[in-house]
Amino acid sequence: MAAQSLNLFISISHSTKPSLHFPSAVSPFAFTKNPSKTSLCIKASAASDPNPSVLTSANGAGSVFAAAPFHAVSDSSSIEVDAVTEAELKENGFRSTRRTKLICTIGPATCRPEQLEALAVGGMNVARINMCHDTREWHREVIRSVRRLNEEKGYAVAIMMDTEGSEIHMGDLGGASSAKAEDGEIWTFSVRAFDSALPERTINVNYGGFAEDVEVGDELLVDGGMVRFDVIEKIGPDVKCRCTDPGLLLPRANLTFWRDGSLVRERNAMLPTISSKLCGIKRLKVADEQLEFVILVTCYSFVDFDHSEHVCVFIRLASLFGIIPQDWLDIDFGITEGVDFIAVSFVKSAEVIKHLKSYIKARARDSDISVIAKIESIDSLKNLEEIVQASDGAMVARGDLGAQIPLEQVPSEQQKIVQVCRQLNKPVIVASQLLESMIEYPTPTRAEVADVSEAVRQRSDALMLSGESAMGQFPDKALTVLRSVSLRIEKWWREEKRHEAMELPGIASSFADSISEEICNSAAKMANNLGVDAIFVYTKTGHMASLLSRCRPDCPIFAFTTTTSVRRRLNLQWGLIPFRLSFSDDMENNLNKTFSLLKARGMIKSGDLVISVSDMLQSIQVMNVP
Ligand SMILES: Nc1ncnc2c1ncn2[C@@H]1O[C@H](COP(=O)(O)OP(=O)(O)OP(=O)(O)O)[C@@H](O)[C@H]1O
Ligand SMILES: CC(=O)C(=O)O
Ligand SMILES: [K+]
Ligand SMILES: [Mg+2]
Repeated sequence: MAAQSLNLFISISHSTKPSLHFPSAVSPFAFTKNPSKTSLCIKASAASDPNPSVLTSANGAGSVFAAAPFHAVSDSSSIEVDAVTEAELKENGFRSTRRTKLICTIGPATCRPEQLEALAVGGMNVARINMCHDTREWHREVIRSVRRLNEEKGYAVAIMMDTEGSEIHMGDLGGASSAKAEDGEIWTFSVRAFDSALPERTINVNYGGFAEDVEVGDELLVDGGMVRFDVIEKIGPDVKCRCTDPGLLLPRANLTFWRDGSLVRERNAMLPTISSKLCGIKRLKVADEQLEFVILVTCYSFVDFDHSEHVCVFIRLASLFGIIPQDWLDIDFGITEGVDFIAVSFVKSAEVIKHLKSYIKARARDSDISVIAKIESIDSLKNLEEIVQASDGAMVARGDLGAQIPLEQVPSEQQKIVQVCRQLNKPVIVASQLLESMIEYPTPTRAEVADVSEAVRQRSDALMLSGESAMGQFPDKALTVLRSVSLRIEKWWREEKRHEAMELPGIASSFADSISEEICNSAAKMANNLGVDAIFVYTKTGHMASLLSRCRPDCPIFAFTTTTSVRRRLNLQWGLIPFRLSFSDDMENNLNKTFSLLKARGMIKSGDLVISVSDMLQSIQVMNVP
């Protein structure tokens, strides 16, 4: 069949809501049935079609544009704190509360409600779901179970959705839990879709361009070098490889390939990172029909990515043609399900983060989803400061990072990322292989305990379990190790009076912000010098709480905020104990109310020394609880 061209008229105006128009005679879906190479031309034009059909009402991609949930502000006179913290405060007093936050990746070993509850009781502050694995239905069920537990049992576990990103990984091994590759064996890595069982020694690869991008002589690393192969032959979609470092292949393990001693990075340009499909001319494969479309997205030049509605229209358009990358669909899913954090994999530049934030704003105006940049590629290290600046937090994703830079460089990069985040006042997570041996064994190695201690000593905001909690045999024990090591190191630091001397540069962008920053810096210093029991901060947006957390004071910070979503978000930050409370601009009133509510629940007592600061009043108060 001859190449078919279709004109699509898009009108995007800065003054009005953007709308899309198709010439009425052409169905936007017609071309997808055409089993030949088809070129599709999308043209931007003023809406000159005499009879345009408006696309905005067309059905894009299922759930993609469902409304985001509304976070209600309760105005009851009660105070909400998570049940685990409350028990801990009552039992040990505030000095001993854990400052380092804990994240657990949820997988088959931990997805049932009672398993999730065991993690919540064990100190999980954030549950992470990784969109690389399982179905959206599975993830939806996990999110809902966590929310139900929060509502019914009083936990405050936040949810982080981690996107797939531009990772190349193996398929699911046809259902096998693992496969052993022996020295010298020949294995086939194939992009073919196999209907029936996988042939012997065959591995499926998720990335269509794989067979084109690798070259004979390349080295193929599974999971950053746990198993290694040499590429010896390419036959169409199949790549034959000889095993040079034997080991266990796990389902959906990550793949990287190296040429002349360096990582081959072209793949990143082709893979669906959240930005790549939005730029210029892109080629893509329609998976099962092996069709290749060349899409000329000339309307790109009309899209202003700082204008969130433009991004929204563009994504909708892309989804109509089935060119929307998986990540965007997952992101939409996350927005619809009301996750608290979206962690973006393989971030290359600050632009990616800016586009995503712009998109979230367009989709859910009142949403306060935080965007976490995962630092796991060479580009993300190069552009570290601007990426962190654009994000609401960062993750040291050591798994993939260690597959992209020499392993011995990972610790110093970790140190640097933690420091940059602290200086720019963004929460930072240290992730991957913290307790890797606990996937199989009930106790950690001494080296693992030292690694966890080092991350706590660096005062990172949060530590994350991956396989240990997702598919390990001892998820609860692994969490207990993180908890007890964190508590021990934090206590040791306080006892040794090791106030660290990190220089914290001014970060305020306005005079009002400078005042908040100075108040928080001074309050934290006073708290240390006076040996107060806690700092109280009343903050609607959470900003003052994070400024205090940044100072890493000796005492815990009780952060009172009016919405449950801000409260859950603060869960990720070092030393913060978030409470939900409705409060007024009258600080005297707020303090009295808080004291009586907390005293009634046995969380503070008369005589405790506290410092209080707030968004509303530019002052620092020091007082004993009456
Ligand atoms: N939802 C899930 N379903 C099945 N297995 C899972 C799931 N989540 C995680 N796992 C298993 O746990 C292991 C570790 O999980 P994790 O999500 O942390 O992988 P990762 O490779 O560290 O992350 P990333 O893919 O973001 O680099 C995975 O390799 C996978 O085997
Ligand atoms: C967590 C993650 O994505 C990594 O370590 O690669
Ligand atoms: K991921
Ligand atoms: Mg990763």
